[in-house]
Amino acid sequence: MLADLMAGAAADAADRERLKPLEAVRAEALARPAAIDALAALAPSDRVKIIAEVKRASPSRGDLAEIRDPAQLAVSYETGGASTISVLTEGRKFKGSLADLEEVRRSVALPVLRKDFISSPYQVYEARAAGADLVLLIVAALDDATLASLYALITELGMTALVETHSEEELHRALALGAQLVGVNARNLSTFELDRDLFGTLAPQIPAGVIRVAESAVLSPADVRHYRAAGADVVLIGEALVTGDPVATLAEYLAV
Ligand SMILES: O=P(O)(O)OC[C@@H](O)[C@@H](O)c1c[nH]c2ccccc12
Repeated sequence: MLADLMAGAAADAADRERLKPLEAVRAEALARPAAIDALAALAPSDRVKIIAEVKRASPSRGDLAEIRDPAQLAVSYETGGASTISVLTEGRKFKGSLADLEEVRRSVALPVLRKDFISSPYQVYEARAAGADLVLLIVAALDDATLASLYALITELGMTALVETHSEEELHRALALGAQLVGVNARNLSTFELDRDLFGTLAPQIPAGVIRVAESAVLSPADVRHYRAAGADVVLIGEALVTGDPVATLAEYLAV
């Protein structure tokens, strides 16, 4: 399934590249005002921080919310106290788009993450051109050479990579890259199985100074408390925020 998602995202990017070649997107990326410092926004603190996600649907959970106005949702995330906004830009299974990210960028002052299945420099330039400050890299989907070159490009463009892992081996590959922001996804993107305890198993192996992000399956304050107790500096939340009242839910989760 992860391979299908990667292939689909790459095919869609190739279609866009036919309309707008790499050089044009690169020029747009370089013309953008500097990216916001996401490492500062997500730095460990005495309170848990939240990356709040704009997410309409997913292959594992189906349709979650219509979200006619992603910018308005992002503004409520900002009002509610989120530290960063994640925007799913994958179109086939998650029903997102780069236009969603552009609208969100225009409406909030927080860092914005491009959450997608990234495998090429073109997609990284697109992210920056749309105003992204962070880009997701999924270790399971990339070989070491590709991972290293995409990581270098993201950094060179002034952005931050959120490097996502789902096993000890992947965590070590992320750390070998020098990643400063490491995510542990409770959901296996190949089988869609959930393992809420994986974060607690891997967190002790993440060195001090690296920001630890627990991703997926936060549906209650108890889940936030669970990840926080296991060492999460940040939790990344989608479903619970798009299906509930975002401001009230954030307040509840930030108070744990
Ligand atoms: O909706 P949830 O269970 O709160 O999960 C959010 C986020 O972690 C999830 O959307 C996600 C984590 N890693 C990804 C990689 C690609 C697409 C989506 C994801």
